[in-house]
Amino acid sequence: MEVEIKNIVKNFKDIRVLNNINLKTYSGDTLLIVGKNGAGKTTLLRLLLGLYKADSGTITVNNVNVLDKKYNEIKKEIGFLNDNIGIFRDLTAWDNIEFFHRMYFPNANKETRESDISNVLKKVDLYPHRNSKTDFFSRGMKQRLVIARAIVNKPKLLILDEPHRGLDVEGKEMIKEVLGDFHKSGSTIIINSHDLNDVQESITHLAFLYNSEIVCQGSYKDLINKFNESRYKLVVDKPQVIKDLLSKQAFVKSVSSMNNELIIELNGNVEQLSKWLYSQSIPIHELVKMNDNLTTLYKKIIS
Ligand SMILES: Nc1ncnc2c1ncn2[C@@H]1O[C@H](COP(=O)(O)OP(=O)(O)OP(=O)(O)O)[C@@H](O)[C@H]1O
Repeated sequence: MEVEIKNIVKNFKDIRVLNNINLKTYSGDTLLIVGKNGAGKTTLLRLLLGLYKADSGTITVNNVNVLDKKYNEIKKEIGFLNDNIGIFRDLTAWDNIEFFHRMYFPNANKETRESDISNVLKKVDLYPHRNSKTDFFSRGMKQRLVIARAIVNKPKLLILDEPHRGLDVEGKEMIKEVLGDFHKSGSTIIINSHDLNDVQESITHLAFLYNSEIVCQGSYKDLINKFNESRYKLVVDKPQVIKDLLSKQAFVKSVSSMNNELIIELNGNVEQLSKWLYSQSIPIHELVKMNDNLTTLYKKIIS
């Protein structure tokens, strides 16, 4: 599905939470919205779901305005996770998911319905607890249930607000699988998550929210390439001595030491570094380029 956010402004009373937001995502994109606490990520997702009304600007999904009546039709193909909204506490896990399956697929036959519900509960690893009332579910189990609810309609647009919240290691792996499955099937995915390490393998695009605005957006690959400075790890004997010498070289921007390794940021290119090491007869045990990950990219952009 294609999502287009145009010039969105959202105020809560006198406070501007979102200012002139523009974003576009296409089928097959997995977009991570990232930013500090209070940056406006959840607000943006709620606007997308039509739960809030923007002060100005428009949001369309497949060219349908989210405030339009027609959006209710589109919503059938959207899966969303927004806090623990949508759990019936006095129903079992199975009955919770069945409720939503019946809502989305009223004409499904018994066999299809049961197989869909089983599959989704197995996916989130709640099948063994299918007959338990959700009232006594732990936080992580409730989170697994809302994930099951979000995917039970096999959505073409999946909107996940902090999907990793409360999940254990296996739960985070499960999220990775879910994101992989929906990405493969060509769905559009929009996520808000602070768990950058857990999500970085799954995303294709990024939007950084800061001070109510999107300060940077684009494909993950392009942004990594754009912001990746020339950083190298160097392992040598007497690292402290070499560090002092290196810090005086014009082709070196900065040198820091970590255990016995030197982390060097270059102004120039790596050939200058190797030539210098050779000219000083310094034996190199290791010299490798360090790649940015999502966390280092986040720090560069947001900090
Ligand atoms: N219904 C509301 N009424 C008034 N202010 C609100 C409302 N919802 C959100 N806000 C305010 O809008 C700002 C953005 O909140 P939002 O929940 O969108 O941030 P967030 O980026 O999702 O934060 P976090 O990472 O902490 O979850 C905050 O200052 C918050 O207090």
